[in-house]
Amino acid sequence: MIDSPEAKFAIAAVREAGKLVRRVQAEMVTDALTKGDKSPVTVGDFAAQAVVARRLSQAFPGAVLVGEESAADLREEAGAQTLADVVKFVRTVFPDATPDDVCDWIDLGAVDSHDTHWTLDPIDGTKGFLRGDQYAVALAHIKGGKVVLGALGCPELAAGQTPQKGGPGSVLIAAAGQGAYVGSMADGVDDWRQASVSTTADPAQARVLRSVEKGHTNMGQIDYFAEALGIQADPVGMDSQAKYAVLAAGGGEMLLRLISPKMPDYVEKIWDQAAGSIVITEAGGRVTDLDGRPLDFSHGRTLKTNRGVLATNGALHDAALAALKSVGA
Ligand SMILES: Nc1ncnc2c1ncn2[C@@H]1O[C@H](COP(=O)(O)O)[C@@H](OP(=O)(O)O)[C@H]1O
Ligand SMILES: [Mg+2]
Ligand SMILES: [Mg+2]
Ligand SMILES: [Mg+2]
Repeated sequence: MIDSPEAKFAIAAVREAGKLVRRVQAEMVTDALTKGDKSPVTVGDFAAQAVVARRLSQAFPGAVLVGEESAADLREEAGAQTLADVVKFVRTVFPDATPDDVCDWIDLGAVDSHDTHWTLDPIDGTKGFLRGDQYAVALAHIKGGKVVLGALGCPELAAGQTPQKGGPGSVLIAAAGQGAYVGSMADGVDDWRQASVSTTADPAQARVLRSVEKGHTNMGQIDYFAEALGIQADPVGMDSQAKYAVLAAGGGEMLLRLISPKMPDYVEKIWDQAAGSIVITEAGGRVTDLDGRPLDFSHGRTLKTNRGVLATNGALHDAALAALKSVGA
């Protein structure tokens, strides 16, 4: 098992944030704001970013955090009620937190950084979270533009691969050169086992994982892709980096993020890929963009030199890249 101070921190952080957002979901899941890019953000996203950012600043003073959310909308008059709700949930962890503290902690992550920093997706799959489906808390450490550590907290996943409502949830942790492990999200439970990708080498047997949201991928092209490889099973729709956990734990062979025709210029964000990608590579899989290039985390908040994402168990990667080419993806 990986036992560096950074890994211990990341495991504790995604467990704590996972539990916090579960409480938000139980009490008030419908409270969502719409961001400038029309995507939703909930009290849970803000509260989880505040708590993880605060914990990071205490554990590693001076560490830089690149987080998905910012407190700009909460500082406006129109965000006052949402801020009050966020503060209520943050106080379940930090009882003395003031509204200004909470905004300041969230904004610890509202920065750009290129070389060495942590990156947080406080709720990845916010749309899944709102629907009561899969979501994940994703935290990664990037050094010199390379992901060196990643943790995924998946509250609705059992053993890193089976959707399960109301169970303990799963944590995946991976560090460069040290493998990937899956364990329980419950505090103090030490049931870690090594995560390994599936060994399936026959493309026809591949289980394909994709987004639920049409706006996040290209459903039609995924169907053509599956046809080109003679894949028998229908693709599995799953929100968030829970998909990356499932692939790492051997519950699928291919994961596709194709370019949505609705948003042809969309550029992937680092917090959507950093933790998930190291979990997969350390479990023996392979992650590239749709052109076979490695994901390049050295350009700040986005993967601006990459196009989409392909992750596989490794054995099927070249076949998948060829099939992507053949369907024009
Ligand atoms: N047009 C688009 N193409 C690809 N990904 C997109 C997208 N618009 C939003 N996303 C990202 O897709 C993530 C969810 O992925 P998935 O569809 O696999 O669940 C979102 O993360 P958040 O939910 O953290 O905002 C968001 O960052
Ligand atoms: Mg979002
Ligand atoms: Mg995300
Ligand atoms: Mg998010």
